[in-house]
Amino acid sequence: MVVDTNSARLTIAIQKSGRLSKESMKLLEACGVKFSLHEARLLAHSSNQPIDLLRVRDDDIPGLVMDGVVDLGLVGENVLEEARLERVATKLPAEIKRLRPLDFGGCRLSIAVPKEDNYNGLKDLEGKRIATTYPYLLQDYLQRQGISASTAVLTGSVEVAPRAGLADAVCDLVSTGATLEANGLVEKEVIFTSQAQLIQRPEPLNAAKQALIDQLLPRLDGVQMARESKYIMLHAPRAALDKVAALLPGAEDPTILPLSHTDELVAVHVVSTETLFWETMEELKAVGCSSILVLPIEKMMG
Ligand SMILES: Nc1ncnc2c1ncn2[C@@H]1O[C@H](COP(=O)(O)OP(=O)(O)OP(=O)(O)O)[C@@H](O)[C@H]1O
Ligand SMILES: O=P(O)(O)OC[C@H]1O[C@H](OP(=O)(O)OP(=O)(O)O)[C@H](O)[C@@H]1O
Ligand SMILES: [Mg+2]
Repeated sequence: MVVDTNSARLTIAIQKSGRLSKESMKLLEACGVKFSLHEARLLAHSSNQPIDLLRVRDDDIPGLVMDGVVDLGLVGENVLEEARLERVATKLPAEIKRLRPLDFGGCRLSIAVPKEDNYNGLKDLEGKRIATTYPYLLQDYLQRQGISASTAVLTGSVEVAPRAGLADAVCDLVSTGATLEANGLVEKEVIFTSQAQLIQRPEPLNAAKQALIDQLLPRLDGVQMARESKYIMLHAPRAALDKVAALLPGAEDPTILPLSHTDELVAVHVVSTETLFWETMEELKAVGCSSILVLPIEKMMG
C-alpha cells in the first residue's frame, strides 16, 4: 500500500493499539472527524471528512512523518525525540513541525535502580549497564552529565532486566511508579518528561490539506481548552461577590443574575479555566454561597 500524499486527503498516523490509541481516536472524534473502525484494518477512511487514519506501532510514527509518508502524526515526545536523535546520528531526514502538545500520554523517562542498591548519585552509574528501550535519549543524557555507561536495548519488559542479570539499572517510562515498585526498583533520575504531540511533515502541504489543518487546529484547541474548563453556577450573597470572585480559580467576567425570590442573593455563572477543588467549594459555602454546581464543558470557541 502506498499513501498518496499529493492527494486532497489528509493522512494521520496514530498508534494502533496501546496507551495512546483511545485518546488519539477520542480527540479526532471530538474535533468532528468520524471513523468507523474495523479493528484489523491498517488504513481507515473518515466517513465525513477527506481524512485517512494510518494505524501503526507508535515507534513508526516519527519516521513516517519525517519521511513525508503521512501528513500528521500523534505520538509521545519520548518516541519522537528518540527517533530524532537516531535519525540525526544515522544521517536520515529528522525534521518535523510540532503543531500542538496534546493533553494525554503524560509520563517521564527515568533511571531506576534495585531498591537494595546504595545509590548516591549519577557517578554510581559509571561503567554500569542500563537496560532501556530508549538508547539514544539515555546516551544523550549520560553524555551531557559526563557519565560513561553501556546500554542493553530491550523493546519490552525492561523492568525485569536487573533481576534477570541483564543490567544493573533501567531507564524506562514511569507514570504512577507502580511498575517500578512491583519490580523492586526505585526511581532516581528523571531524564525526560513527555506527553503526546501532534506533528506535521516538514514540507508545505497542498492547499486542500492545509485548509483542513486550518480547520482542525482551532477545533483541537477548543476541545483541549474545554477539557480543562468548568462551567460553575452558584447563588452568592451580593455583599460577598468580591470574596467569591477571589475564590474562583481562573474565572473572568462572571455573569451576575438577579434571583426572583430575594435581593440579597444573586446567581453567579462563570467559566473557570482551572479545576475547582472540594476545598474551594467548601470556602465558597463558608462565605454564604449555596446551590453550587460544577458542570463539564464539551466544546469552546472564542
Ligand atoms: N504509564 C504511562 N502513562 C502515560 N503515558 C504512557 C505510559 N506509558 C507510556 N506512555 C506513553 O504512551 C506511549 C505508548 O505506550 P505503549 O506502552 O502503548 O507503547 P508500546 O508498547 O511501545 O506500543 P506499540 O506496540 O505501539 O509500539 C509511550 O511512548 C508514551 O509516550
Ligand atoms: O509507572 P506506571 O504507571 O506503572 O507506568 C509505567 C509503565 O507503563 C508503560 O507500560 P504499559 O503499561 O503501557 O505496557 P507495556 O509494558 O506493554 O508497554 C511503561 O512501559 C511502564 O512499564
Ligand atoms: Mg512502541
